[in-house]
Amino acid sequence: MSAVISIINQKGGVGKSTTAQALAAGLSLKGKSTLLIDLDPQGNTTYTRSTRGTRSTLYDALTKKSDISGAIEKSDSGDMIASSSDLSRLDIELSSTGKEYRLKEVLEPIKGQYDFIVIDTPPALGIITVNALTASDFAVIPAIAEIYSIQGVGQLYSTIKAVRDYCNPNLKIQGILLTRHNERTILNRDMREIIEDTASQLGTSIYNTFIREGIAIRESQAKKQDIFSYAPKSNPALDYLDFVDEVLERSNLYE
Ligand SMILES: Nc1ncnc2c1ncn2[C@@H]1O[C@H](COP(=O)(O)OP(=O)(O)OP(=O)(O)O)[C@@H](O)[C@H]1O
Repeated sequence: MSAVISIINQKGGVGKSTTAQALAAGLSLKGKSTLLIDLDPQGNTTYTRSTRGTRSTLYDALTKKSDISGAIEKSDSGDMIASSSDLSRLDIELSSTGKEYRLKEVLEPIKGQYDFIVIDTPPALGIITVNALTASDFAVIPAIAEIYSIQGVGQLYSTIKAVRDYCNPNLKIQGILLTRHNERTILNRDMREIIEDTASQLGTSIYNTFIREGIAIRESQAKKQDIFSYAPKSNPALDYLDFVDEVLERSNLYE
């Protein structure tokens, strides 16, 4: 069985790309076969992980110009499908009926090859994110424990509801992941209540693991390495490993 997990939040800078990279790398480290897909036209995950040596692109596959297999980069630490800036044109290109299902259709023939497919999404709730959610079993929502960030999470509700109603009734919100956590900031009771209320409004809960802030994250991304290879003992690496275990438990695929 394989699971498709989208990392979503329409807010920028909350740790979507960092979480997608760490989740895919961590799952690989634990022996799972993984495919990381960068659906964000900004391409931050692609910068860090891709060698950009493919015959074709994800855009080509989504617009039916070529087969998805030509866009996969194979590696021992997990496979990758890179993003490209033309993904931002998808809204215009995909005008036909069924445009929400393109990614799901494209992934169907290769899904069985992987235990997990992890999708990094752009900071927007347009057709790209809807495609990601339509193709997914689970959504993971990274957020920062700040009031504006948490309000933004509440605003995801209508998009998720629409996807469930029209495209993918099986979509589950696996949890809210608190990222970039500053150990000196104590999460006061009011804030914790607000976050828990937001989570229950979405029918989910907060992961027990918080991801602490650490300079190693930015350094590892600049060096194009995953956090576990670059700084395995750093706080974010340790936290992301615990998060990976929680994802395995919540996906009911723990072995
Ligand atoms: N735990 C962490 N500790 C320190 N820096 C972090 C941590 N997590 C993320 N960052 C940094 O914060 C910035 C934003 O993170 P990231 O790119 O993952 O967010 P994003 O939600 O994907 O943003 P966007 O939506 O704009 O693509 C990056 O510079 C990243 O290196």
